[in-house]
Amino acid sequence: MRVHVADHPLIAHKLTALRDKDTDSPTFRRLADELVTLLAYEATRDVRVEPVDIVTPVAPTRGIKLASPKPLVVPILRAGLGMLDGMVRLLPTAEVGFLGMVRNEETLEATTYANRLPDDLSGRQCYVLDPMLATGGTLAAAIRYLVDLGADDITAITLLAAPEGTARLEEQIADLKVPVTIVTGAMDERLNEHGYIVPGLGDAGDRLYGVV
Ligand SMILES: O=P(O)(O)OC[C@H]1O[C@H](OP(=O)(O)OP(=O)(O)O)[C@H](O)[C@@H]1O
Ligand SMILES: O=c1cc[nH]c(=O)[nH]1
Ligand SMILES: [Mg+2]
Repeated sequence: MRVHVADHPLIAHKLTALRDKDTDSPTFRRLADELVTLLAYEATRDVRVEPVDIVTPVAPTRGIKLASPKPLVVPILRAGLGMLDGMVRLLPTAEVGFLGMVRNEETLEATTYANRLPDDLSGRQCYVLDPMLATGGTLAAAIRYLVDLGADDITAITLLAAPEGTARLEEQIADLKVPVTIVTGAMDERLNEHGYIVPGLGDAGDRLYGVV
């Protein structure tokens, strides 16, 4: 598993505003949207392309276009939905599948409550969106699920990650034969006793959509 921590002052600047407990929901949504576009630029560095011949007003030339099959973007509900628009702005031809997952706040175990994905992901490059990699349980289950459907290249984009969760995720998917990359806006200090990222930003889903 490859882990890429974005190192860019604009990302750090926007993350600082996102973390602030006084940042309201509309501003939080806008920042999450802007951040994912910046992170997606890095995350799509290895997106598959194929050559295409075109003619400019001056001369014929060979360029590139996104290869088929199109990449699949998979936001993990709820909080991953806050990253979807920013991602598809950069990859407008991508298809989108959905996974609904929730972490039990006592046991910290993730369960899946919704799934709207193609039946066969053979040969597909997948981009998973989830703002928080905390214990890593949610992403481990999501990645395993996509690989079981045939995905052969997975990149997860997170806004924040915790070192313990990243290590645990790596252990939990060590047997998978497909390349997995994590692109994150920051690697925070640690998890607290409730499984929250420290300093973190609190509950991403609640901050995007309100407390349920
Ligand atoms: O790495 P983990 O320890 O598994 O935790 C991370 C998960 O927790 C949050 O989701 P949550 O369960 O709060 O659902 P929500 O997005 O609906 O709020 C977050 O959006 C991740 O999906
Ligand atoms: O810090 C955390 C950990 C899990 N889920 C969140 O939304 N925030
Ligand atoms: Mg939540």
